[in-house]
Amino acid sequence: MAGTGKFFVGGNWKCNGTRDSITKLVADLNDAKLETDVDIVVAPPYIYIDQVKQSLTDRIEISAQNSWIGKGGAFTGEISAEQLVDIGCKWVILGHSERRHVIGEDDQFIGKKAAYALSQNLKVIACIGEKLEEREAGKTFDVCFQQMKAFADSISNWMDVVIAYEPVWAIGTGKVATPQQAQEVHLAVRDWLKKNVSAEVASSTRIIYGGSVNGNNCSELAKQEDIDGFLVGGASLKGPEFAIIVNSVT
Ligand SMILES: O=C(COP(=O)(O)O)NO
Repeated sequence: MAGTGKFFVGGNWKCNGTRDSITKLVADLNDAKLETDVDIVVAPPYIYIDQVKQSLTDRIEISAQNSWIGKGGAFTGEISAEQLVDIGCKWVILGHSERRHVIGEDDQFIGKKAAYALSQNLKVIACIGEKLEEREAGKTFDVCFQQMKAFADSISNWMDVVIAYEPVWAIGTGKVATPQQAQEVHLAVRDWLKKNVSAEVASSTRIIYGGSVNGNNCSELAKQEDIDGFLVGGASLKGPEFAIIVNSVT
């Protein structure tokens, strides 16, 4: 299992923040009382990673929100895994639905990104999740398992991987999955890991939920057997609320 905690909570800041707002957010995070058995990660925009690294408590590790598919070089606009390691990133989010459905990254491209990131000693938050129309068509498991296969085809070291189930229809919408909806998919993904990778990987890999998590709904979600934490978007931009979410999982 990556890290030491039984639980994992990430804050995905997405394309948000300024130097001043991030200074305030970091100060709030440094002041927060954070439970011990939770691995905590925040993912600033690339250009603020160094500022956050220089000022944030060591209690919280830093993630990138994406990384290039291979070694750096003539790839205008890209950031390589080795560059992220060089500036102190420990994690990278890959396969986020905004990269899949806005930018157009496909399963195989994302799987190769995961393999390269892990080869450079970055740990990976591997995102999966279905669109509303896929859920309504009864294809939730098909979609998630296809995305899992693309990761599994590229990952040999599951110790450094956290799976994030983020139903696209819950991201940024305020329409959080019910605890039962989330638990159903988390259990199915854990069973998939048991069948397709190993029982040990299935039991040790943390499967976290993302999609409109906030300080009010986190506790009910966290009670579910196979929800091992959260990947938080909007609510992670508010330090005190992010701390409530972190502390809800223990
Ligand atoms: O995309 C998300 C979730 O975003 P929200 O919490 O804003 O729904 N996490 O990576």
